[in-house]
Amino acid sequence: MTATDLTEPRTTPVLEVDDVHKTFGRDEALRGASLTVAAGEVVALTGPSGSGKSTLLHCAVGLLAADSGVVRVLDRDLGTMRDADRSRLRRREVGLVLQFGQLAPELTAAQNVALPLLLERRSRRAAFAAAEQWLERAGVPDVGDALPGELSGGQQQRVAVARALVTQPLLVCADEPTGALDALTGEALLGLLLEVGAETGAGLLLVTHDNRVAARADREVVLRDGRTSAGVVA
Ligand SMILES: Nc1ncnc2c1ncn2[C@@H]1O[C@H](COP(=O)(O)OP(=O)(O)OP(=O)(O)O)[C@@H](O)[C@H]1O
Repeated sequence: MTATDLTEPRTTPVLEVDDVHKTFGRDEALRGASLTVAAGEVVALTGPSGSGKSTLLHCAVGLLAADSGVVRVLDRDLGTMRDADRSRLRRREVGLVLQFGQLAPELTAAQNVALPLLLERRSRRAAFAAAEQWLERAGVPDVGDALPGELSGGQQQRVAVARALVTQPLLVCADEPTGALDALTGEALLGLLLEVGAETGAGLLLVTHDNRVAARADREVVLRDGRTSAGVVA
């Protein structure tokens, strides 16, 4: 499938990034980056190392503030929101998976997965029941009582995916989610993200170096030197 117009999603956008610029000191990481992710759509964000992919993803979820340009998540402009509202929107509606190091080390796997629901004031019972279900779905049903440091990298990443999906977010953003995993584990986790996206209608933004991952997306957006253009997904 050939993408011809970055600004034309199939249905309602869950994420809109419009002409975003971001500079670190003298380093212009983003120099006019734009993309949209529609509900139910899978978009691969690719590009050479240092082209700004992680920076764009962090701006897209409000972990970094853009210097200029607009980021809208579910039609809400992150740039005009108060910090607390932005955090709440992220907690409720955005699932974030990073390459590593994102689980709280002092909490068990089950506590990590339950945490987003507990912060939303769901009962402990409901939160831990949901955590158990998502750990099972992520292929690690028996690790609930373990601390992250007691788990393998692949198990930790499965727990992180369970935590990202437990709120059933409408936007899931993943930065090289399978990059540190062996091929089979990576494939299983990618399959889970795609399956849950299709089931819940979430939009999925996948930062990846891996052509096989990009080939599973509906659309590819390529970053070069901080600028986006449409790519081709076979
Ligand atoms: N927190 C930061 N402070 C200073 N410079 C940064 C920071 N984050 C990113 N950069 C710079 O911004 C540019 C883009 O980096 P970014 O990590 O977004 O690229 P990337 O495409 O994700 O790279 P990779 O594929 O290697 O992970 C790089 O020149 C990087 O050094």
